[in-house]
This record gives sequence, C-alpha cells and structure tokens, in this order.
Amino acid sequence: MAELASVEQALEALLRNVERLDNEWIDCRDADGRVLASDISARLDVPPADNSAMDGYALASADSGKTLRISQRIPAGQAPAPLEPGTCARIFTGSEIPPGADCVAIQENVSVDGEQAAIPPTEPHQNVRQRGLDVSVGARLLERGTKLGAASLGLLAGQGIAQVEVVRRPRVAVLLTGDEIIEPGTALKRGQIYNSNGPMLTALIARFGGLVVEQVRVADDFSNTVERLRGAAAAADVIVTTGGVSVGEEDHVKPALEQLGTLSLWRLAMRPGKPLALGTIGQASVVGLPGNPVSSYVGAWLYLRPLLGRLQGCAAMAALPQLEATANFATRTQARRHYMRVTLTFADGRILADAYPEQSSAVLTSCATTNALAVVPPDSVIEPGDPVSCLWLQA
Ligand SMILES: Nc1nc2c(c(=O)[nH]1)N[C@H]1C(S)=C(S)[C@@H](COP(=O)(O)OP(=O)(O)OC[C@H]3O[C@@H](n4cnc5c(N)ncnc54)[C@H](O)[C@@H]3O)O[C@H]1N2
Ligand code: MOO
Repeated sequence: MAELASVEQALEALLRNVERLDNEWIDCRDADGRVLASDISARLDVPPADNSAMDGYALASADSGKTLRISQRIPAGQAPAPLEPGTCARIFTGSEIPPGADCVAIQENVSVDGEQAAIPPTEPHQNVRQRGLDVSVGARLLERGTKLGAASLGLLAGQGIAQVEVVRRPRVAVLLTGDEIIEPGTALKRGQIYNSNGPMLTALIARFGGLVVEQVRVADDFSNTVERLRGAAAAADVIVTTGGVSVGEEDHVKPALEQLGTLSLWRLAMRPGKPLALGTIGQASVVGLPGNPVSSYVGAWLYLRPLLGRLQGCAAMAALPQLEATANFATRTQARRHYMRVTLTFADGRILADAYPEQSSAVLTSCATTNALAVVPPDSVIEPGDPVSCLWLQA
C-alpha cells in the first residue's frame, strides 16, 4: 500500500498558490469578525485631554492640605474655565481637568462646608488620566490582518472611525454528495439519513469568515455533477464537497473535477479523515472532505480554517492555538495520527483533557460535546496523567 501523506503536506499543497482576496470598505457596525486590510494609525489622542479618574475636587497640588474655595463645577462634556489660583473645582469622573489644576482629591477624603472644601495632601497627577494615556496620535492602533472583535471595534469607534477597509469575505459553495442524504423537514425513508454536514459546514465556514453562497446537492449523475461544479466555480472562491472521496464507485465528483480542473486525492496519516481531495477549478480552490460527519468536521478545522484565513490575509488563522494538557484517558494509536475529540477543563493551574468515550468518525456527538482535539502521534500509547498536545477549537 502506498505510504500515507502527512497533514502538513496536504495543507502545504492546499495553500501553495492561494492569495489574499481584494478589499472593500464597510460600515464598522458590520465589521465584527472581519479582517483588516490595512494598518490603522491613531489620528486622535484618547483621552483627548487630561481628565479626572474619580469624582472629587481638582486643584493645584501645591495648594493641597488646605481648605480651598470651590470656584467652579465641571460636569462631564463641558470645557472647564482656567482654575482661579488658590481655589479648587468640583469635578466628576471623565470631566476635563481645568488649566491650572494638576490633581484630584477624591470626595470621600474631602470635607465640604458650603463653598469651602478641606483638601488632604494630594500628589501631582494623582487621580488624573493623562491626555493620550490610551492612544496617542500617530501610534499604530491595529495591524493589517487583525480579525476585528469587540475591543478593536471599540478602539476604532474611539477614533471616530465609522468605515473600515477589510478583506472581502471568501465566497464558499458547499456541495453535498450521497443519494441517501435528505434535508431536515422531510420524512425519513428506509436507507436515508438527514444532511448533518451541510448545516455543520455552513456554520463553521461563517465562523471562519466565509460567506456560503450556495449549498447544493449533487445528484448521482456525471453531467449534473459537472454542471454543479462549473456553477460553483463561477460563484465561489472555495468549493467544499463532502462525501465520495474514499474508494467507492458511486461517485462522480472525482471524474467531474478531473474534467473541469485539477484534482489530487490524498491518503493521509490521520484519523479521522484519511481520504481528502484537493484541487482547483479556475481560480476556485476545491476541498473534498470525507462524508463521515466527524471527518468532515475535523477536516474543516484543519484545512478550511487556514484556507479561509489565507484568503482573508489573517495570519492568526494559519494554525489552531495549541495547549499542553494532561490526559484523563488512555489510548493507543497505530500508523495514523489521531485527532481525538476532547473536553479541556482549566482547574487548579492545569489543563485536563477528557476524551469523548466513542471516537468513531460517524459519531458527531463527540464533536458537539467537546472543545478541542488532542493530537496523539502515530504508534504511541497514552496513559492517564501523560502530557498531550491539544488544539483549541476557536474560530
Ligand atoms: N474500502 C474502503 N472503504 C472506506 C475507506 C477505505 O479506505 N477503504 N475509507 C473510509 C474512511 S476513513 C472514510 S472517512 C470514508 C469516506 O467516505 P466518503 O468520503 O467516500 O463518503 P461517503 O461514502 O459518501 O459517506 C461516508 C459516510 O458519511 C455519511 N454522510 C455523507 N454525507 C453526509 C451528510 N451530508 N450528512 C450526514 N452524513 C453524511 C454517509 O451516509 C456515510 O455513512 O470512507 C470509508 N470507507
Ligand atoms: O478517516 Mo475516516 O475519516 O476514519 O472515517
């Protein structure tokens, strides 16, 4: 039997000629999860002026330790007048420090009698947030290739930025093979099963930043398969197929792909997901995942995620975060590296990996109830307490 290829070899082949897609300007309100197309530098200081970190009294530190007249009140949102020398100003969290003041005494430590406030000793800058403390003009705010999220969108808003240039979302077509597959909502007949892979892959693709432009069934017929693939290649940057990549005879995807573009069939030293088809039709990359739902799921994390990351120019999506955990299970592998579905728990300063008891590639429950993949090398024995490397499944 021919030697099995490694996951790394297949990934290298998949990504070899893939380039970042073009850019588009979008409203920041729609930018969560999108990847920045260019560096963004700060054009404003944040905060724009020295302001108070506390509710209290602003004064010149040299005047602290005395009783001072309260000469003005500065609510947030108002420009203060310069502080009259030898006085203090009533101030609130976020209010601008008046010229002439350099510190704030918090109100809990100040006793007030009418217009007079007895101020304790207070150091210069105490309770003052300096202009530009968060961001100063010209600083690199966010780098190209950053996936935008809650905090980065907040930063952009803090700069008054409403539109942002991001990489276009990769368009993905999902093609399902298998005459036994029917859609939820129809009654199940003998021999049929519901389409699990379609919704599962659609959800993962969206989490990886892709846009599913079509999800179609490919009938068991050569010319229909050619038509479907041709249509998908015109509409999409990536075509994902599920099923029909093993050694069966029922399938027309392989000959159809060979007619329309390039195809290489891989036999990988991994479990689940030994068979994988990679190819191209025109500019579109084709990833043929196995039909078994678990193999499809694991393949999506290991191949589709980096592919969609490359198309979006997001380096952080090239590899999943790796965590070193302690196995709370026993297993033994043979010639293939095993990607076991495990649940990581973080307790008492260590990470424990519990394996789902049934690791068959037909048991999708093993994916739905876990959060990581333990990567067990070939020809190895793992006992409880042994170290095991895990891939954390985060988009
Ligand atoms: N003689 C051999 N048989 C098989 C081999 C092999 O090396 N020699 N490899 C096995 C491995 S490993 C895998 S993985 C599967 C891959 O099979 P295919 O990609 O050809 O997929 P199918 O045969 O079409 O389907 C496999 C399995 O998955 C179910 N399926 C398919 N699509 C869906 C869907 N959309 N939703 C839910 N379930 C789906 C399908 O009903 C089958 O049960 O081949 C092994 N066989
Ligand atoms: O490798 Mo297959 O994906 O075991 O079932």
